Amino acid sequence: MTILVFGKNGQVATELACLPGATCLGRDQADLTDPAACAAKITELTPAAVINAAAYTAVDKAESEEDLASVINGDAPGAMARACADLDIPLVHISTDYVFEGGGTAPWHPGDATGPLGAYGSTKLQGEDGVRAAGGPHAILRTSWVVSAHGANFVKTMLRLGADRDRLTVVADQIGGPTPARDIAKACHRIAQSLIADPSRSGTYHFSGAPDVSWADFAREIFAQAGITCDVADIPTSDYPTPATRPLNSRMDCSTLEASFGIARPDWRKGLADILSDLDKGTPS
Ligand SMILES: NC(=O)C1=CN([C@@H]2O[C@H](COP(=O)(O)OP(=O)(O)OC[C@H]3O[C@@H](n4cnc5c(N)ncnc54)[C@H](OP(=O)(O)O)[C@@H]3O)[C@@H](O)[C@H]2O)C=CC1
Ligand SMILES: Cc1cn([C@H]2C[C@H](O)[C@@H](COP(=O)(O)OP(=O)(O)O[C@H]3O[C@@H](C)C(=O)[C@@H](O)[C@H]3O)O2)c(=O)[nH]c1=O
Repeated sequence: MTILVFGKNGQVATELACLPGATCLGRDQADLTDPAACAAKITELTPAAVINAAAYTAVDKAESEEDLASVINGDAPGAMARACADLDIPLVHISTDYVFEGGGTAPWHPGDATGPLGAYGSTKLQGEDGVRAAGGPHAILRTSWVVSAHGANFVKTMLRLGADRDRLTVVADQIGGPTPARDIAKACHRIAQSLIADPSRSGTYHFSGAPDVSWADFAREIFAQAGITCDVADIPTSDYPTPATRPLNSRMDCSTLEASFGIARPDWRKGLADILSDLDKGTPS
């Protein structure tokens, strides 16, 4: 049984490649700037399910490249979803906490009103809408703060900066759940198999690591586990200006995912230990 994956070298795609039945397409085989070509790949290969792990993820750069981000994050998932619907096969599409405006302190439920603060979140929401509109079997899996031994992420940034400095300032008023890419890949794989058997569980779900934490406390745990001596000073978001505004509250209510698919929130501290171990062993960056 083939599960076709869009994405090959990204954090989640690299982990999906290790799972049974996965065939991963890099951008040389399927470029999301050409949504019709991505749809044609699905029609040509007729897999049992599709997982879309490819996206434009440069949050700040998206502010000045919104048209490009909109094609990759918005148009391409819609085209994939229509091709999947025509074949009546499930599409698992990964989305983000950045579709929410981030007010309050309550965890976001999948049914809550969205309100992205920037171009990345807006284009990801556009992709969600396209997937739902296609009307086929699907799961939209919103996750947050993805980390792995591969690619670019907050863990790798902290390890690089912490090796050179004895003090870092890190925002302490943005709260969310760091999520290991390996756990996301396993969740997507399981959801795809479940939807092949029972498409009635289609819908939008949340999946993030536990416990919720601030970026500053996350940085402290990274340094503690890595044995790096680097002091982390709490700062408010206003002291770390960036082109894109990020949500303050990225807490996600993941209960419907557990109820529908039996997938619980993973403990990101264990995932972090695995990532540091992989990096120690020389896993490629
Ligand atoms: N990173 C994060 O913190 C979060 C990510 N997400 C979502 O999770 C999913 C996976 O993210 P993650 O693994 O971190 O992504 P990465 O940034 O690690 O990788 C992005 C992937 O998208 C592919 N890609 C980008 N542009 C194109 C294109 N034009 N055509 C084909 N492929 C393209 C890349 O291919 P290539 O290898 O060739 O560059 C790569 O495989 C995405 O949907 C993202 O929005 C959700 C929440 C948080
Ligand atoms: C490097 C650094 C960052 N920060 C802050 C900036 C920001 O608020 C926070 C995280 O920074 P990053 O740029 O790594 O994170 P960012 O790229 O915003 O991460 C997001 O990526 C997209 C793709 C998602 O979908 C989100 O879930 C989320 O993971 O840390 C500091 O406060 N001090 C620092 O030294």
